[in-house]
Amino acid sequence: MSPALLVLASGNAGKLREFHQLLAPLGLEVHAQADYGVADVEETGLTFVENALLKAREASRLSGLPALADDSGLEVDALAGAPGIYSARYAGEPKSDTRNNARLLEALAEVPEGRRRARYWCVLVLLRHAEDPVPLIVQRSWEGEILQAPRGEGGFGYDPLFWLPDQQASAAELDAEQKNRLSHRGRALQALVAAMAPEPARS
Ligand SMILES: O=c1nc[nH]c2c1ncn2[C@H]1C[C@H](O)[C@@H](COP(=O)(O)OP(=O)(O)OP(=O)(O)O)O1
Ligand SMILES: [Mg+2]
Repeated sequence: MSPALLVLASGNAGKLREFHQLLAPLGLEVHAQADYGVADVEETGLTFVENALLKAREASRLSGLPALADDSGLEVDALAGAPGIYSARYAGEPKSDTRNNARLLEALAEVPEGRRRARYWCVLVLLRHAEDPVPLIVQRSWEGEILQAPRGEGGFGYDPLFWLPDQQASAAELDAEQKNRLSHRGRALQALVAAMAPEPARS
């Protein structure tokens, strides 16, 4: 199954930018949910999977198109996995990357280097239609460490605080192509697209 036109069930400008960069070369036409008047749904699930399903189902229902949703977040070991599924709302509503980053630094103020391990998770859900009983689901993570102060201007969300030891850079210091190649979202999308390819006929 390889739909030509997809709705992206997200209101996050950073995610939408990355999805466009990743999907444009594949000949998939993608439109943001805002183009169909879809507002953010309440993310009432207790898992990334549940929240991604809620988002995809609502966008598909209102647009009448197949929908791709991304629920993602940051899991910090020293914080017992927080902020996790609450990453976007970590510092309360309305959502603010600046306040979320400040709260994260505060929560880790007493945690020394070497104990600041963290990972991003990205769960992607593709629904062929709003009542699709067989959602395509892929999840990937990206390991890093939380810096003591922000670095870099690229990316979005927690990227200025997300240090990649292998790259000797924060996620916000990577260029878009590098981030998309390495990130939880970029690799999850690659896997999703591979899973969307039609199955070869069996003899
Ligand atoms: O590559 C990333 N670089 C930096 N930060 C990231 C990334 N990936 C997820 N994150 C953070 C942003 C937000 O704090 C949370 C996602 O929350 P999440 O509910 O999935 O997204 P959202 O509310 O911003 O937009 P929407 O639900 O409409 O897709 O994790
Ligand atoms: Mg959200």
